[in-house]
Amino acid sequence: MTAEVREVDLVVIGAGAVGENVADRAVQGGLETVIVEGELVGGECSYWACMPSKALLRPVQVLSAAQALPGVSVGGGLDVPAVLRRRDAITHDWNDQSQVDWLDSAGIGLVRGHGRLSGEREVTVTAAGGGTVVLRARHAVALVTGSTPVIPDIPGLREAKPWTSREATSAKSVPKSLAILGGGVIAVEMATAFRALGAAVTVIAKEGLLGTVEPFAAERVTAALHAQGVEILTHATTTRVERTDGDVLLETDKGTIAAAELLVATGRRPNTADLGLESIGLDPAERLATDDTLLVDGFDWLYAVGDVNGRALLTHQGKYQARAAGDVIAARAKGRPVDDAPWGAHVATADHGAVPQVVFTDPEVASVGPTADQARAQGKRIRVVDYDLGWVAGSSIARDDYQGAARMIVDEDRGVMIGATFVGPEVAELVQTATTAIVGEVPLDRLWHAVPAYPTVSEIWLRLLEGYGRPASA
Ligand SMILES: Cc1cc2nc3c(=O)[nH]c(=O)nc-3n(C[C@H](O)[C@H](O)[C@H](O)COP(=O)(O)OP(=O)(O)OC[C@H]3O[C@@H](n4cnc5c(N)ncnc54)[C@H](O)[C@@H]3O)c2cc1C
Ligand SMILES: NC(=O)c1ccc[n+]([C@@H]2O[C@H](COP(=O)([O-])OP(=O)(O)OC[C@H]3O[C@@H](n4cnc5c(N)ncnc54)[C@H](O)[C@@H]3O)[C@@H](O)[C@H]2O)c1
Repeated sequence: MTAEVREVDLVVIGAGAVGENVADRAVQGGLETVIVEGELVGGECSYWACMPSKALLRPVQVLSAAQALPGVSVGGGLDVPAVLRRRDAITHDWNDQSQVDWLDSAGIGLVRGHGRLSGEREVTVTAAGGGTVVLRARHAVALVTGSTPVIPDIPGLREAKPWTSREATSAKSVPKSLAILGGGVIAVEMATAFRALGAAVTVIAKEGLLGTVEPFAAERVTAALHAQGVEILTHATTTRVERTDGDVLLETDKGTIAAAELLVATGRRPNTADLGLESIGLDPAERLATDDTLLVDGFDWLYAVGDVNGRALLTHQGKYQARAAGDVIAARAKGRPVDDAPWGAHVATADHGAVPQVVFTDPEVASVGPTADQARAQGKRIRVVDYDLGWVAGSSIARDDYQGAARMIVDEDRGVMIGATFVGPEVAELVQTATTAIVGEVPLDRLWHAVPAYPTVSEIWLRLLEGYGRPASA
């Protein structure tokens, strides 16, 4: 049987949030675009990552805030079945029809199946039923295939059929006990959620927890998890795993842990396997390095956007790259000017120093830019300003037991902020102000004129500036 052959301007492989945005911008730029998806349109974030995990965590934070306010009656705490039902509603019961409808309304063609490069500007899609479609791109192919969990090479681990983030975020019930291998963002978020939902949780981490954020923030999250009843083994080596009739057993150098389920959250790697990269001379084991327009090094038609390029494994940052990539693909195809100078419309400059991230634990960690140690390692002459978030008037109104901390990092040579970290209850919304100031390179002298409303937690900005010093008295 001969395969159907279609020619379009742009082929996007992967219809996660990032692929959808690449396709949308390209269509708006005038390109005929087809997107290829092997599973659900909407990708990891919608069904097994950001959205369901935050749906599990939000009730935990609301309950914690209510419990901290005398006069607010919280009754019986969390209603677990109702929390799981709301999570199911947020994932549309793992049905992608609404996203398929959106693709249709945006003028993006959809081909369902597994896409593989089969030559220059050519993608062959194999449908679940076995039929194939060959898609030839007049201009470009964008690889937007996301990432996949890393399962460490520990004897017995794979055979024990552990949960990955997919099973954790889509769990239909809460296990009596949950062991979590890993100490990163997924480990601490899922420990927070499952502990509050009633599981006995043990975290087994190779190093400390949250190694990529400021140590003072990681320490507060670790202490809070302890206080919430989570067992934490840090600097632990797991040597063997076994699933018995009832439990999963983990042998570690700190003792044996038994739990009803085991979640592996030890990092993710780009989805480059089985993508046909060999057909164009690329090694699937190597990182897909790109320039700031997301063009893969050595090609003028191949782009890699989102998790697959390893620049920043975050939905918002991938979508930011997607807007640049979709627009630049269209500009290059149509012969329009390309704006690829730093901070231009067609580049993802912010990936290098202004990536915001929120860890939705209780307390939350919200950060952007380098940590103090990272900034020093980059050779920057910095000044660090710290302040106790609990001393701000807005935080004493927010809750009685408010505890938190904030740090601003100033580049002394330029007189601008380059990094900020907040740890405390519901600090997520504070980070956008910092991101705006960093990207806008707003001089600290001018920031004094951005007056935070009283009594909000945002008054932390005034306190950080006071800690740095008034321009006149400098
Ligand atoms: C538990 C968890 C929680 C997270 N929480 C957050 C959060 O709160 N905030 C945040 O910003 N980020 C969060 N992330 C990260 C976020 O989910 C990713 O950064 C984001 O999903 C990346 O989007 P993407 O489109 O690049 O990849 P994906 O969402 O993985 O989409 C890739 C798509 O490509 C498809 N695909 C892959 N290969 C092929 C192929 N060969 N042919 C056809 N289709 C293919 C896949 O089926 C998938 O639909 C979280 C991640 C996890 C695991
Ligand atoms: N709120 C958010 O923004 C959010 C939430 C979840 C996930 N994510 C994204 O998903 C990505 C993946 O998350 P993740 O938590 O899997 O990875 P991660 O890279 O954040 O953390 C991996 C952790 O696993 C530990 N580890 C590695 N091997 C181990 C082993 N054998 N035993 C015990 N611990 C081991 C590491 O020391 C590290 O602490 C993150 O990079 C993040 O960007 C973001």
